[in-house]
Amino acid sequence: MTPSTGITGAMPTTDLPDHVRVAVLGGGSAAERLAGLLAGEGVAVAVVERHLVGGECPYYACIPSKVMLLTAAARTAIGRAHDIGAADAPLDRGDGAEAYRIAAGRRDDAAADHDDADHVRSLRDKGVHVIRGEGRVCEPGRLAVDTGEDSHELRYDELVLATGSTVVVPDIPGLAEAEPWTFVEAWTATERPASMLVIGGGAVGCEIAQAHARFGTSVTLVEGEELMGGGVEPETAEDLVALLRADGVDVRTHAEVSGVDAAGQGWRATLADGGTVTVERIVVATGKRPVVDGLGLEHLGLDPDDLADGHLTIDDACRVVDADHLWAIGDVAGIEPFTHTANYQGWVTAQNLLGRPTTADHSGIPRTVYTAPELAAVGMTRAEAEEAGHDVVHVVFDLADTARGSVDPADAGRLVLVADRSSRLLLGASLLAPAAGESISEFALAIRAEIGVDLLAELVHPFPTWSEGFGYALHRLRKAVGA
Ligand SMILES: Cc1cc2nc3c(=O)[nH]c(=O)nc-3n(C[C@H](O)[C@H](O)[C@H](O)COP(=O)(O)OP(=O)(O)OC[C@H]3O[C@@H](n4cnc5c(N)ncnc54)[C@H](O)[C@@H]3O)c2cc1C
Ligand SMILES: NC(=O)c1ccc[n+]([C@@H]2O[C@H](COP(=O)([O-])OP(=O)(O)OC[C@H]3O[C@@H](n4cnc5c(N)ncnc54)[C@H](O)[C@@H]3O)[C@@H](O)[C@H]2O)c1
Repeated sequence: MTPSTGITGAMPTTDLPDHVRVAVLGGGSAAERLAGLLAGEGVAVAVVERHLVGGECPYYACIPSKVMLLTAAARTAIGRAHDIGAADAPLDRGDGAEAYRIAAGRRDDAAADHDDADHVRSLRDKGVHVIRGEGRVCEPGRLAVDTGEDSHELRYDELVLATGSTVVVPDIPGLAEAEPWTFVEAWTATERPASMLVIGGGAVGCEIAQAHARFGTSVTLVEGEELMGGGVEPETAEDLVALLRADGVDVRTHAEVSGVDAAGQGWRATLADGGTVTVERIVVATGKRPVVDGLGLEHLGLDPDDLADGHLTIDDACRVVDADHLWAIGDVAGIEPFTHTANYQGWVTAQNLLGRPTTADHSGIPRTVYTAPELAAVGMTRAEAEEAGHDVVHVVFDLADTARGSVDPADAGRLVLVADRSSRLLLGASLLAPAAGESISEFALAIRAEIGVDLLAELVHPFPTWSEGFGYALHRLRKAVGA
C-alpha cells in the first residue's frame, strides 16, 4: 500500500528564490531544526523536499509506531488488570482486529493523515523558503530542483545534505515477488494481517512485532544475529526475546530466510535450517542506508560508490570531510541515526553556520526501543569497549531484586553497566525496564559529562522505583573497578 501524501502548501514556482546563503537538501527532522534556527537569525535559507516536509518521523516512523505501541500496551494492561482481579472484562486476545482499526485511526490523526501543511506553515512562518521538488547538485554552488512543473535553479553559498536514509531489502530468492512491506506499510495499514513474518530484529522489527502481536496478529520474527544485531548487551537482548515471546511472538535468532514462495493466499518462507513459516504478509526490517545516490555529489568531488560504509564522513562540526561548503546532518551522516541526533546535528550545524564554532559530541546519545517495557542503551557495550582497548569491568543487575520488582514482577528486566577500570568512568549502559527511554538519560549524562562511578554510586534514587536498582548496580560497579 502506498500512503496518500498531502501535497499542500506548495509554493508557486514564481516565488522560488534564485539564491540563498544556505540550501538544505531534504526536509526531515534534521532540516527543520537547522533551517528554523538559521531563519530565526535572519539567514536566507531554503529547504528542498521531494515528499513530505517533516520527513519520515512524524508520518511513517517514530510517531505512528509509538501510537500503536502505546495503544497495544494499554490493551495488554487491561488483560493484566483482569488477571490480578482489578478489571472485570477479560481481554479477548483472539480478536484484536477492531481494536487495531481504532488504534490505526488514532495513529493517523497523530500522523496528520500524512498531510504536511503544519510543518510547511511552521517553517514558512519562521521565514524559511520551502521548495517542493527533487534536488540535485548540478555544479558547485548550484542545485537543480525538479518541481514537477519545471526545473528551478537555486544558487547557494553553503549546502547541507539532510536526505535521510532508505530501507535495505535483502537479496532473498522469491522475496520481491511477495511484495514485502517495510515500516511504511506496517505503520500505515488500516487492517492488520492475520499473520506476519518480520525479517530483522532491530528496533523496527521488534516494535512492529510486539505491537502487531498484541493486536492479535500471529508474528514470527527472524533475526540473523542476536536481537538488536549486537548493539545492546546480550543480557538485555535476551530479556527482549523473553518479552516478545511472552507476547506470543515466535522469535528465531541466529536464523536466516533462504527463500520465499507463494502458498495459497500467502507466502511460505524457508529458513536455512530447513523449517518453513507460512504467513499472509512479510515485513522487511533489515536496516537502512543513507540516501547519497542521485544527489549529484560527483560534482562536488565525491563518489557515492566510494563512501566508507555508504555514508558521508563528517567532522565534529558536521562538515563533510574532503568537500567545500558542504555539511551533512541526520541519518545521511550515519552516526546514531535517530531523530534526537538529527535535531542535535541541526543545532550544531546552525551554530557553525552562524559563526559560533561548536563541536558535536555523540558519546552520550541514547538508543531506545519502544517496546513495553522499553529497552534503552547508551555508550559502548562491553564488547565494543574491549574492542576499543579499554580495561573493561561490567555488572549485570536484575531489577527483579528490588522492591519495585516485587510489586511489578512482569516488567523487571536487567541493567548492564560497563566501566573503564583505570579511569573509573562509565562507558555504557543497557537497560530493559518500564520507561527505560526516560531513565537512560541518567547514564547518558554520566558518559557525556564524565562523571566517575564513585560519585554516581552515591546518588540517591527514590524508593520504590526501578531506578532504586540503579544505585545497587552502581555500588557493585564501584566495587568491581576496585578501591
Ligand atoms: C519505523 C521507524 C521508527 C523510528 N522511531 C524512532 C523513534 O522512536 N525515535 C527516534 O529518535 N528515531 C526513530 N526513528 C529514526 C528517525 O525516524 C530518523 O532518525 C529521523 O527521522 C532522521 O531524520 P532525517 O532528517 O535525517 O531524515 P528523514 O526524516 O528521512 O528526512 C529526509 C528527507 O529528505 C528527502 N529527500 C531525500 N532526497 C531528496 C532529494 N534529492 N531532494 C529532495 N528531498 C529529498 C526525503 O523525502 C525525506 O523527507 C525511527 C525510524 C523508523 C524507520
Ligand atoms: N525507537 C527508535 O529509536 C527506532 C525505532 C525504529 C527504527 N529506528 C532506526 O531506524 C533505522 C532502521 O532500523 P532497523 O531496525 O531496520 O535497522 P537495524 O540495522 O537497527 O537492525 C536491522 C536488524 O536486521 C538484522 N538483519 C539484517 N539482515 C538480515 C537478514 N537477511 N535476515 C535476518 N536478519 C537480518 C540485523 O542483524 C539487525 O539486527 C535504525 O537507524 C534505527 O535506529 C529507531
